[in-house]
Amino acid sequence: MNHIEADLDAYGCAIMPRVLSTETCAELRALWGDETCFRSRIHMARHGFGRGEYRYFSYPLPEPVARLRNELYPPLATIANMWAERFGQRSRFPETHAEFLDRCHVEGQVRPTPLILRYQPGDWNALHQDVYGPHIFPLQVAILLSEPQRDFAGGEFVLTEQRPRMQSRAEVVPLRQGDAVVFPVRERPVRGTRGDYRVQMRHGVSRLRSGLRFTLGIIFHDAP
Ligand SMILES: O=C(O)CCC(=O)C(=O)O
Ligand SMILES: [Fe+2]
Repeated sequence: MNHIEADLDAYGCAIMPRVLSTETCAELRALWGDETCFRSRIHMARHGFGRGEYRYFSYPLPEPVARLRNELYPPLATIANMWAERFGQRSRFPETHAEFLDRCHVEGQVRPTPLILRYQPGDWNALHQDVYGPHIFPLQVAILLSEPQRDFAGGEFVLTEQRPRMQSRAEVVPLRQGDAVVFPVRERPVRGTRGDYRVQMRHGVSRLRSGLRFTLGIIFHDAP
């Protein structure tokens, strides 16, 4: 996790190669048509979010999604706690995802947030932040379920950072099928000459030129 922390510090994102096998990527893509898996579907254009569709899983999550959410959480919580300290926050994140979810649930954030997104030619995802309520876990993960160049063209994962009194910087994250990108939900600390300051982050997806692109999004806080 050290390189993840270092990359997050320098660029705001880190790649974890091959967190899902080709077979599991195909299994998850195939869930798209299964009505029983999802609690809601969002047509992005209707909300001004871009163009394309995403579907939030219902509980219980499919096994690979539940496993990833549980396994990715503890090392990311270590980073989240270092950030909390750098931000001067008093509260800390618990060691396990189950404990963190309990905190969300007692506050009424009970609806699952892991989702699958599907992009067709011309679709795109506007720059945004996945904040759903007061309880926020500051890092999230997206996993590409399709293979660039073979399954689709265009559709690049884009991150932007906004530093105080500076112009925005964009980063395009080169992902292959099964790769995960770790990135801040809303902000990250950056070391300056007078201590840490907050950098605002947004993520989105550039226009799909051709083909079909699926992503699995893992957000650690639940939604109200
Ligand atoms: O499709 C993508 O790569 C972006 C997904 C996204 O916005 C998310 O996982 O929160
Ligand atoms: Fe998102």
